[in-house]
Amino acid sequence: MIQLDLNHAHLKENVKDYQEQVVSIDKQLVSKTCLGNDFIGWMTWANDYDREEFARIKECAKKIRENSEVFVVCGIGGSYLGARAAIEMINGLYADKKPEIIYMGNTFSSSYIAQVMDYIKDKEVVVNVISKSGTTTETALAFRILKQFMEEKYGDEAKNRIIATTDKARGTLKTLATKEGYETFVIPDDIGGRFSVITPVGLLPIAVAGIDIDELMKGLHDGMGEYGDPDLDKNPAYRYAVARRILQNEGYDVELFVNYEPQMQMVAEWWKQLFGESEGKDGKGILPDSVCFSTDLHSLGQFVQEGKKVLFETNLYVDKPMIDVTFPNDEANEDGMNYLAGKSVDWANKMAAQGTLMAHEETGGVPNILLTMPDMSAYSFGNMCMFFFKAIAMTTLMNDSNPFNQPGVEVYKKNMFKLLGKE
Ligand SMILES: O=P(O)(O)OC[C@H]1O[C@](O)(CO)[C@@H](O)[C@@H]1O
Repeated sequence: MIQLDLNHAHLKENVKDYQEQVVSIDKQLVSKTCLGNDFIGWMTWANDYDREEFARIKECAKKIRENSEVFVVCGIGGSYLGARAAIEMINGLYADKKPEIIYMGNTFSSSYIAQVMDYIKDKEVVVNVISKSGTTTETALAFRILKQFMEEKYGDEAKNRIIATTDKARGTLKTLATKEGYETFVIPDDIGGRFSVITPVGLLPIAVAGIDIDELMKGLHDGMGEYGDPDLDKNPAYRYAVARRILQNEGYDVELFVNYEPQMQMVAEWWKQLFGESEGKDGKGILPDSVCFSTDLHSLGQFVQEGKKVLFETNLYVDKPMIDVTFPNDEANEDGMNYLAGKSVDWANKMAAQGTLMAHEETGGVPNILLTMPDMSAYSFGNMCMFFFKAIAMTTLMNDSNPFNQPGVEVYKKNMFKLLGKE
């Protein structure tokens, strides 16, 4: 369970004053009468998911682990961020695991695409193309290149090495997958892209990375209870939602998501899409940004400490590191570092976090929200998903906005299609 500490947030209003509004919005969520109510399948997904499909995901992942060196995840936004966040958080950045997971379909960069294609050309490859709409251009462009490569490399066998995760009935990708005979997994109608890491969208790549998806679903399931109570005293996700609302009332328009683990950086990217696409509409919302400390204390730290007071920080601390290291002694001590000899490096990381909190809160006057997760396990990932899902749904509905659509994303697409000459 994620622990929440608001003692460093210096809220000028009382969280409990929002209890009535929270109860009323929670009722709308539970009874599926809120804005965007056709996209709240994630609320009960941990109970409702298709057990047969789940077993097929595990089987498919096992096969892929046996017959590939590289697994290419071809998708963008919610169709890759969650999987990448989970894989990097749980396995670490330099996991010696096969197959290697590579991401495509998330850019128009020709340099990137060409480099990936060159890197995979002599390796055994399996491709998972993921798109809920089945029409996203970045993904479709990359997939055509991948498809031709796979057909040239494997001939008829290519179709057994391409897996499509898409809508059950609609979209170009669904039509193509059916025609080609690809194995297909379904993205449920009532779960939007940025909530879809808990569906086959995330689960297949995560399972291919050797991660226990039963554990992930267990964390998600437990989160339904732990973040399910409308009583603010009993629900840290809703308290976090209200604290964000209060801070925005005070004029803080930027939320800086802080973590101290480089393997959590993609969690921050995933969180940015989840919060930004959900809340940033109707001329409202908090701009979600992120930093990885202490690394970024040496870049953005200066701004946080002394720059314009536009932001608050939300720290996601990890209680137990994946691996700890004991700092070595050195007789000569020429670098003067012996004061740390025999100490845990994770302890040093936590001291850096404590010192930073004091600096930013006390001297810098920056409100800080503290979240702590127990570890970087699959269970904790699933649990964290439910925490942030519930929080952003609540906080956006408190703004009278629909948390589950993203109409603003279409504007660039229209312009781009015109420029590209699409009919
Ligand atoms: O899965 P799709 O339909 O390809 O969409 C990918 C991403 O693009 C968006 O629709 C924005 O264009 C996101 O909401 C979504 O996660």
